[in-house]
Amino acid sequence: MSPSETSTIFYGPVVNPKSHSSFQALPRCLLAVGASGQIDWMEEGVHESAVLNVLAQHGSLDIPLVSLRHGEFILPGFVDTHTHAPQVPNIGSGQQYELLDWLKNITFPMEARFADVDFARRAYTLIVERIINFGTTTCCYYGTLHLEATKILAEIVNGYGQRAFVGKCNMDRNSPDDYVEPTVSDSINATHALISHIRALPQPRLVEPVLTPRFAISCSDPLLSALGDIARADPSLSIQTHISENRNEVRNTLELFPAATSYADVYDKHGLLGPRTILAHAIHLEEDEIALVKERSAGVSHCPTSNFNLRSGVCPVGKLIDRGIKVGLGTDVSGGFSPSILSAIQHASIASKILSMQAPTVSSTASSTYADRQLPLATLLHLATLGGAQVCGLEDRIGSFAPGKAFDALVVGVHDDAGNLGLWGADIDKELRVEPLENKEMEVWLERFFFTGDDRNIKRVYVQGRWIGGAERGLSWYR
Ligand SMILES: Nc1nc2[nH]cnc2c(=O)[nH]1
Ligand SMILES: [Zn+2]
Repeated sequence: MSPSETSTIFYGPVVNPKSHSSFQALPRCLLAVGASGQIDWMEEGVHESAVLNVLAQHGSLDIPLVSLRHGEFILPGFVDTHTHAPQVPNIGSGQQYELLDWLKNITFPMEARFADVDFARRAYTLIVERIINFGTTTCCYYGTLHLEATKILAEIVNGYGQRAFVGKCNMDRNSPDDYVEPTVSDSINATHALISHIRALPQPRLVEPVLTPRFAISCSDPLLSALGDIARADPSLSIQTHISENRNEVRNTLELFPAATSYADVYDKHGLLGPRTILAHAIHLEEDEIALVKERSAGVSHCPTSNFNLRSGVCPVGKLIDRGIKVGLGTDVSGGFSPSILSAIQHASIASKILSMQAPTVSSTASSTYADRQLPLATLLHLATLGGAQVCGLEDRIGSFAPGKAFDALVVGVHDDAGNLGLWGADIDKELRVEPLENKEMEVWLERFFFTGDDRNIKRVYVQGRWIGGAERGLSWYR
């Protein structure tokens, strides 16, 4: 199959998220993708002997058919609701620090290098390709504070065909002299320029701008107000920021904004807390803040790899889900040391196990559905896909499979020949395997993929029906 094909039918096992508590495992599914990249139709439970009949019924006998091998399945693409593209070159460095020292010693010096647009172009070309090959079909990217470098980031993302939000950091205080915006109007003018640039990128365009006040500490009161004005004037614009990640950060924030009743109130007072707001971390929120986030329909990006790595804390994500808050996963590179949502899934599971071990007694948590409990497989899947789509306001278009939704998907392979011998997948199961393939076997594969899989097992990555990456396609086609 060539990468440019736009109309294809897939036959094989499909995993389809439904809710925090359930997903469909469809072992014999026909899934048809139309020329525009939307799903035309799906038929479940189609035995091999009936495939041609079903294709004929749909008038689709002449459309290319991709039949998955045993040990392969289709999964919605991962949604990374929070990452920093310019921090990828720093992955693995500075793990001795907590947030504020890590920003000062590790992060700001690297981000400052993106003033050099040649460096930015070289770095972002490699970085975006890597992120796609890790299975991220939709990504919420922080750039740096630089307008030109962030334009380049958006152009590269658009060139690869990834779905994304790209934002330029707003930061006019409490930052190094060589990495700070000199005035509020500089920051706001550059923000407007980036929004216009992204909206004028060539079609097909799946990249959107996003307002990106870095965090309250790095933004003056007038800067937050001006960003709130932009958000009010254009309610379709998304907003991304950090909240309540580290206890010293929270203390510092409340000192800088004495009129605010809480960290969440800082953003709310400036018109930056709404249904399009993506709040990264949200570890130490007070009860009234959780209620406010819910009331405003803002979403949370749970970034467990980063939360462990920077010793920020363990986000009570089950409690947030119980309160009806939209939650997705974020890699938060390079606070998080991996650009793979698989790592975020693994650490989200471990975070929930830690909370469940610390919960005082079973009876005290009996009234909760997810708080203080280990997150089940269905919840982990939901967080990585449909939950992330909800956080981005894209749940009608992506995150699961249904006619009319976009085909943003991964073809996953759990055979040894993927090269990942740590994944005990289809081959070891051969002797144990019962025919025909059953839902239970798919659940086993999914769980093993989540906990031992890596980019070698992500064979193809599709966005809006276009095959844009994955191990089977090799590197560097865009470059
Ligand atoms: N994890 C993380 N937290 C932040 N808070 C403000 N900036 C950052 C950042 O780059 N990473
Ligand atoms: Zn972050």
